[in-house]
Order: sequence, then structure tokens, then C-alpha cells
Amino acid sequence: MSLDVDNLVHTEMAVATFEGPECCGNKRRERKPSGRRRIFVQTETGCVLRMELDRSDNAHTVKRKLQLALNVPTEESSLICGDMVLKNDLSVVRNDSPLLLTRNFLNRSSSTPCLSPTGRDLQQRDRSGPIEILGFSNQFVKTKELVKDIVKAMKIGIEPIPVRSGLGGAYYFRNSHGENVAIVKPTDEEPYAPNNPKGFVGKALGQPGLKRKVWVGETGFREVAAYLLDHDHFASVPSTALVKVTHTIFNVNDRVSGCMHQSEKQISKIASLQQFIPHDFDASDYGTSSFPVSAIHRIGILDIRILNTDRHAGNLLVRKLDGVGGFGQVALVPIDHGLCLPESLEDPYFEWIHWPQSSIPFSDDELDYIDCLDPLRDSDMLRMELPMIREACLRVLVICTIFLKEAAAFGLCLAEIGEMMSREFQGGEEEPSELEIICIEAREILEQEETSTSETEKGDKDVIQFAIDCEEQELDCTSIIEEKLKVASPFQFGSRGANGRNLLSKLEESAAVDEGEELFSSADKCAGLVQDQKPNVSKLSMSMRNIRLGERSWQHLGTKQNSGYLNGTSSGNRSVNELPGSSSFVNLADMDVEEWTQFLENFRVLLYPAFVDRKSGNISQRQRERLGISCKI
Ligand SMILES: Nc1ncnc2c1ncn2[C@@H]1O[C@H](COP(=O)(O)OP(=O)(O)OP(=O)(O)O)[C@@H](O)[C@H]1O
Repeated sequence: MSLDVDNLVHTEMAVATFEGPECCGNKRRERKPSGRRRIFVQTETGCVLRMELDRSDNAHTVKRKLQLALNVPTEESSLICGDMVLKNDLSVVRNDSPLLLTRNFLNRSSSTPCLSPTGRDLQQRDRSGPIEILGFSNQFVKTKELVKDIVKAMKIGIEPIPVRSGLGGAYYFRNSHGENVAIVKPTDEEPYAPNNPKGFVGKALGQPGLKRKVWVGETGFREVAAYLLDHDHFASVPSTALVKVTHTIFNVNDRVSGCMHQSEKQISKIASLQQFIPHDFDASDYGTSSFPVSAIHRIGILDIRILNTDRHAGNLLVRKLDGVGGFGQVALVPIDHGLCLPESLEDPYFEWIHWPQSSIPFSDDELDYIDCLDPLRDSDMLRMELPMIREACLRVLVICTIFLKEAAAFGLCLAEIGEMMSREFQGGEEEPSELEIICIEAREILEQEETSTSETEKGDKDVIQFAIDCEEQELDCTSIIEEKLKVASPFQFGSRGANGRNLLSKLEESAAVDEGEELFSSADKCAGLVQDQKPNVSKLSMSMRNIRLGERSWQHLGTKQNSGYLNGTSSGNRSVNELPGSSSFVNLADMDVEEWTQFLENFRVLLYPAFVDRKSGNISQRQRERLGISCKI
């Protein structure tokens, strides 16, 4: 990339080289030739710049361009895409990705000076269309139609109107007939975000927001995620896409005075754009008894998968079907999914949990739908469509979907599943949900396994060293060990047991099939038999002891039916005070891929006994007792 500053300024500001405006959504944009990508850089204060990257660009060159546009020294800013701070290589950044530009070393409150464009008005220079969809999914076909209608209407002077209700900034966009066709919610006007028009300000984009595990500015892509996950339009989430939208109506707060104002200038924002659904009420205004069971179930299934923390009645639109169908019938439409998929397990809010429809068993169709859900495929799809989504959110999706699938297959109804996911409050204290307790258990087992493994590996090394020592002494120790093990163990060892490593793995295999104490004592004895010959072997004994102890717990956990599966683990009396943080009991983000895979295995094994206990009404009490949490069920 050339460093010709004039050319840079000309080319990149706001950012200049806009390939033909692909607004209006009626023409499908071609994917960029490999290496060339369009990105949207959003500052912490909401300003959005569009840029074209080519293959040679790296984080530094992009920041240099932004330095010219925004007057922020490159060393004082970071470029962020979801989880990633982009240090140099930009190959991971996909076409249409929104990136966040943050200033380092600053108190990132909304009162810090805005990273505002200097000199020329960058927004004015943006020759792209008024509404551009970020993403290529076929699922945005409906949104493209809407965008086309809206742009047509704007051309004849039909402008959007602000939405009064809700805490965030929102605008109804209209068609040529003046009808509302979409609701647009800019990410920098969310509650707490710097340009919120309703007085709920105080944070910069990228800081914890209304929910601790949903950053300010990140509700927009969650709205889109909920729509994309609603396969076959099962729960009727309205079409939703992330857009870059430019208009004069948007709010910009004055950083110094704190006053809000419409700038009268064209402002570009990143926003969610959702189809407007004509409706008569929301669920808080209407008798819930008329709500169809299947609608509640379908919305509930979605809410569970995405761990919706905000399913209050106001977020269910109610449309009367009197004109089109039976008298008194209504359709429900779920909206406002900005607080789903938090970055760790949180307390969901499921308004439907106490509605009688939730206690009715799932229908066959619903069970089939749940059975077909594939959380790994869903995660891959979201990674593809929403490159900014964080891995921790996807882990929440995986956990909750597995939980739903197993629980439904077991025979639990929607209300039971929702209850198992919900926290309880005791004496003003928040307690982990049953789902969270299962996750805590799964992590504990993981930690025990890791301890066992590391000690085993240490034991392995000792055994190898032992074999080497034996070789050096021209002593065929391994055959002695093998002989002694043959005598001592009820299990036969084959010819592979020719060195310490193989002997140990044989021991592990044998241990894995043994249920009782006999092998443990035998193996222990075996090690003891060679102890005289090499002191190192005592460590092998210890390591085997740990393997056995770990496995005993594991088998107990996996097979327990009657005796309380929580009793067999090591941390019998942990109090709630020892649990990390009050609003995040389980950290899913800090596991590497291998640990996460093992964690999921542990998690699955723990589910069945938890469901059994839930059915028998014991689980919560027993789990809470074990964790030292008082709870009256
Ligand atoms: N898809 C839609 N179709 C029709 N009306 C909608 C739609 N989405 C939102 N609304 C209306 O706009 C209002 C505000 O929207 P929404 O609840 O999504 O905003 P919010 O600021 O996130 O609200 P809250 O404070 O409840 O979280 C809703 O109460 C509803 O009346």
C-alpha cells in the first residue's frame, strides 16, 4: 500500500474508495476478489468509517489511515474484532466485518473526547449508499427487500421516526406509503452507549453494559444471531440484519455538555435493522391464557438455546388473528434479542416460565426440531456470518443447546428446563442455577483429571527413567516388573508390556474397566513389589493411585442413580462464597480447545443424573447442599 499521504487521505477518508454503492439491497454484492475486503471501523463513540482493505494491508497501515482521519496516533489505538486485538496480520478479518477502534491508556468513559473526524466531514464524503447490509447470508433476502423499499421512500421525503418506548435509541423506517416497515437500533445508542438519546449514557463501546457479559455496542449482532439461529422460522423472529445506515435523524450526544442533539448532518451508524411486525399489543397487555401452546414452546426453545436474559412480556408482540382465522386467536412474535448469548452463563429471564403452556409436554414436531439442532454447526454458521461474535458466546450456545436436547429427550417440559437454568435468590444472594452447578461440577472433574494426568505424566517420566537406569545396569527390570505384575494383577499383560510406558498404559486400560478396589490394591502392590529395586517406582504407585481415585469419582459420577452423584467428588463442602464472582459462577472462556472438549464430555455425563434428580425433586437440594448453599425447595 502506498504511503502517499495525499492519496491516502483522498482514497481512504471516510473512507474514500467506495466501490459502487451496493445499497438498496436489490443487487447481490459480489464477494471481493481474494484479499480485497470491505470493513467498517467503528470508534468507541460510535463514529463509523468504511474502508477497503487490500491484501497488503495490515493493522498498522489501517491505523495509519485512521490516524489521518481521526487524529489518533497509531500507538495509542487498538483495532479489535470480537475477541481479537489485531496486532498486524489482517487475514482473519473477513469482508464486511465491523472493527472497533479503541484508544489505549485512556479512561474510556463516554466523557473522554470523541474520536471524531478531523478536517473534512468524513461522513459527507462517504459515497456509499444510505443503508448497506453487513453480510451475505441468503437469509437476508427479506431485509434486502425492506432496504429497497425504505430507500425508495427516503427519496420521496418519507423519513424515519424515533421510537419513544424502550431504553435504547430506535427508529421506525418507513416505506413509500408511510407505513413502518423496519425498526433500526444503532449500536451506539443502546442503553449506556455514548449516543443513547434517552439519558442512559456513561460507557464507551466495548465496556460492560446492561448485562455484565454483554458489552456496550454488541446487542446489534446478537439480534441478528437470534434471527439466524431461528431455523425454519420456527419461533418467528422477524428478519434482522446488521447494517451500516446513514441518516440525519440519529442522535449524537455532546461529549462536553452531555446534551443530546440531532446533528442535522448525515451520520453513519452500525445498527440492527429488523422487519417491523404490525401488532395489536405486547404480551404484558394481554391475557396469556389465549397464547397458543406451540408459540410459547417455540419461543421458549429459542430462548433456551440462546440463553435469553431479557424475555420479558414486552418483548413478545401479540397480533390478533380474528380477521384471518379463528376468533380470539393470536400470533406471538419475539423481538429484542440484544441481551442473548452472554459471554458466560448468566441468569436468564424467561417470562413464559410460569405460564401454564410451558408445563405441557413438547409435541412430536417440537421434539423432532430439538433433536435436529446441532450446536456445533450453529456455531460455525455464526462464526461465518458474524465474524465479530466472541467464542465465549458460542460456548454458551453450545452448552444451552446440549442441555435442551438432552433434557427434552429425557422428557422434561419447557418449564422444567427453564427452571433448571434459572438462578434462585436466597436472602438477597444470587445462587447458581442447576445448569450452572452441573457446569461447576464438570469443571471440577476436568481439574481433577488434569491433576491426575499431570501426575501420571510425571510418573511416566519416572518409569522411563527407571527403564533407562535398568538398561544401564544391564538389568532386565521391565521383564521383572511384568512378571510381578502378572502375578499380582488379575489382568493379563501382553507382549507390548516391554517397557515402562506400555506397562503403565496397560495399567490405565485395566483400571478403566475395573469397578472395585481389587485392581487398585493389586496395582498398588505391584508397584510396591519393585519398590526395593528402584525408589522411583513409588512415584508410579502414587500416580496410579491418583488415576484410580480420579476414575472412581468419574465412574461414580457417570453411573450414579441412587446415592447422590455429588457425594463422590472431592470438593464436598464448598461454600457459595468460594464460587467465583456473584454474577458469573462458571467461566467457559478460559478453557483451551482440548479442555473444552473434555469439559463437554463431563457435562454430558452429569446431565442424566441431574435430570433424574430433577424429576424426583431432589437435585437442587442435593447439589446446593454439596456446594454449601442453603436452599429450601
Ligand atoms: N420488530 C418489531 N416490530 C414492531 N415493533 C417493534 C419491533 N421491535 C421493537 N418494536 C417496538 O419498539 C419498542 C422498542 O423496541 P425494543 O424493545 O426492541 O427496544 P429496547 O430499547 O431494546 O427496549 P427495552 O428497553 O424493552 O429493552 C418495542 O416496545 C416495540 O413496541
